[in-house]
Amino acid sequence: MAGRRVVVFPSSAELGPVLAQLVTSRAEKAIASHGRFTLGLSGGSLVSMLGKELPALPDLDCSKWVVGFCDERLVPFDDPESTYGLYKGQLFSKVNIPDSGILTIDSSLPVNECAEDYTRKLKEAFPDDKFPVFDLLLLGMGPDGHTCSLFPDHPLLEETKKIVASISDSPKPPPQRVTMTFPVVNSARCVAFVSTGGSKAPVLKEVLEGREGPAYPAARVVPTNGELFWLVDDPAASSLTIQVERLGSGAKL
Ligand SMILES: O=C1O[C@H](COP(=O)(O)O)[C@@H](O)[C@H](O)[C@H]1O
Repeated sequence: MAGRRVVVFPSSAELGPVLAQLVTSRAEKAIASHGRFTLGLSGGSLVSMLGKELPALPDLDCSKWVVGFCDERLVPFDDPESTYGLYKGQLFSKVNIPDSGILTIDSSLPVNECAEDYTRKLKEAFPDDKFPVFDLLLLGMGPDGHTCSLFPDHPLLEETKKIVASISDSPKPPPQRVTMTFPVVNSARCVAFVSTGGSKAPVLKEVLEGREGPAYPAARVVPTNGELFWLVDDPAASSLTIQVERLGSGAKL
């Protein structure tokens, strides 16, 4: 597929530093062009990777960063399932993103109101955009092919109007979540999936090489005008037959 880069690393130890370089290079570019860097974070395994790699960078300046969440679980921030709570402990406490630049859900609200409240926060942060245009979205993919909290065969896959949607029947716990919709994901200037581990190999092959039947949610991420990266490790890539780029930890994207 034109414009898509599938990049394979020997392990997540080599992938992590290149992900950090991608974040800082897109941050520099965004700040030079429009004065701030808007970053959307996913949860799951990304949290510990970013929490390790970003604070380790010398002279990292996040004072012009605005950070949102691609999806979030509707649990209190001190619950171990809270994506914000995990990032707070592992990343936000170690770098200088202003508190006002971190767009969180209000986890005290019922799930529909929580989605409306988060929609309002995103609209305020992106007043000029019909759908927020993030400089970079970092996505994960579950072994079932979901991304954000967009799960296979769920009606939310067809959402075309909302910026943020609520979900009360997530097949992966916790059941109540809010999620960015595909129109937002596909409006981003750059989207990078990070997918590691052998449990992802069968679905990664179908997402990247096609399958019979409906496309997995992750395969529906095709930015309209933006870049698309798949950063994967060898175990996740073990079933691929397409051409991939093979890089090590010093690479630049
Ligand atoms: O539940 C979720 O899972 C996905 C995938 O997580 P991973 O640990 O398999 O990488 C994640 O991207 C999403 O934000 C999260 O809510």
